[in-house]
Amino acid sequence: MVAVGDMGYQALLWLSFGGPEGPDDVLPFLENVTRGRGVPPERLAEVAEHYHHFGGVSPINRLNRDAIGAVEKELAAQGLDLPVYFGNRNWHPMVEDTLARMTADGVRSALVFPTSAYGGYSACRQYDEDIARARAAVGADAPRLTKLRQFFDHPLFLGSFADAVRAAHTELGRPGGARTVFVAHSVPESADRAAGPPEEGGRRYSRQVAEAARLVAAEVGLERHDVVWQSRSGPPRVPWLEPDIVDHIDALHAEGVGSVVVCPVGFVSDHLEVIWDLDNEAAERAAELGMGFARAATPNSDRRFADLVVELVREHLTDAPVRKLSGFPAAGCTTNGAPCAPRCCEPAQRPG
Ligand SMILES: CC1=C(CCC(=O)O)c2cc3nc(cc4[nH]c(cc5[nH]c(cc1n2)c(C)c5CCC(=O)O)c(CCC(=O)O)c4C)C(CCC(=O)O)=C3C
Ligand SMILES: [Fe+2]
Repeated sequence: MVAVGDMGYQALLWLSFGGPEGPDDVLPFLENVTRGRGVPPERLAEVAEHYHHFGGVSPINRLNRDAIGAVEKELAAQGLDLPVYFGNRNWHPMVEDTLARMTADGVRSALVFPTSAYGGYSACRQYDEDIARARAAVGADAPRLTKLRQFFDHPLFLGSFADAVRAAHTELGRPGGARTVFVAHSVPESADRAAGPPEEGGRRYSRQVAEAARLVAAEVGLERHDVVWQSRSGPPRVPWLEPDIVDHIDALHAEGVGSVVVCPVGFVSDHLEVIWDLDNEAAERAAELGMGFARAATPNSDRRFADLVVELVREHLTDAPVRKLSGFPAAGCTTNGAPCAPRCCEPAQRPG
C-alpha cells in the first residue's frame, strides 16, 4: 500500500447533491435545494409528487454509496490507502457533518470528487460554495480541501456513454434509424451566459455539454445528433436553456423521425431527474406518438466510473498525464472553495 498521506492527502471526500430517503424527508430536502432561489411553490409541489411517486426515496444516495464502494475497491487494488468519506449539499449525510467527522479523524488535507462533470454555477461553483460553507462550519481546524477537475471530456466518462448509446441502439433494433438525443439539466439563460471566466465569453456549461455530445457521437459514428435540455424550473417568465426534451420529441415526430435514443450526458447516475423526466415523461410522450424509445445508461453503472475517479486522484499524486479529449481548458480544480478564476460562474442575483 502506498500511504497517500505521505503525499499530502489523507482522504477523498465524495461530494454530491443528496436526495430524500423517505416520505418525511421530501419537503425539508426540497426546502434546502430551493432556499432563496425563487422557485415557485407550484413547481415545488409538482417535484414533491415525483419523489412521492417513488415512496419519497431518491435513488441518488444509494447510487453514490454503490459508486463509493467500487472506488474503495479500485483504490485498494491500485495500492492507494485513501479512505473515502461521503457528504452532500442538500441532504444527509450533510457535507458539514462529514467534514466535522473527517477533522475528528485527523484529516488535514483531502481531495474532493464532485459528482458533476461540468462547469457552470450549479454544476461547479455551487460545489465550491459547499466546500467553503462546510469549512466555515468546522472552523479553524477544517482540513484543506482540493476539488478535482471537471471531467466532461475524459475518455473514460465519454467511453461509457458511447457504449451505452450503442447498447440503446441495439435495444431499439433499428440500426441507423433512430435519432440520438443528448440531454442535460437546463439552467437559466443568465446562468449559462455567466458560466466560465468572463474573458472566455460565457456559456461554459452549454458549450461543454455540446462538446461532450459531439465527442460521444463521433466515437459511436452517428450521422447526426441533437442536444436538448430537461427539468427546467423557476418562474415561466425567466428564460432557461431550450428546447425541452419532451417538446423535442414532438418536433422529431413532426419531422417524421420514428424512434429516439436518449442519452443523459449531463448526469453521472440514474437519479430521480433521470428516472422521472426521461424514463417516465419523455418515454411516455414517445409512446403516445408511437415512437420507439430507448434511454442510454449513465456512467455510475459502469465499472469504468471507479477507474475514472481513481485516475483523477492519481493526477494529483503523480505526474500522470491529464487525459482529456476536448481542447477546452481544464477547469474546476481549486482549493478551499476558491472559484476557478475571478468572476467565474458567478451566481445570478436572485429574488429575495
Ligand atoms: C446543472 C444542474 C445539475 C447537474 C449537475 C449536478 O449534478 O450537480 C443538477 C442536478 C440535480 N438536480 C437535482 C434535484 C433538483 N434540482 C432542482 C433545481 C435546480 N437544478 C438546477 C441545475 C442542476 N441540477 C437548477 C438551476 C435548479 C433551480 C434552482 C437553483 O437555482 O438551484 C430541484 C428543485 C426543484 C425544481 O426546481 O426542479 C431539485 C429537487 C438532483 C437530485 C435528484 C435526486 O434527488 O435524485 C441532481 C443530481
Ligand atoms: Fe437540479
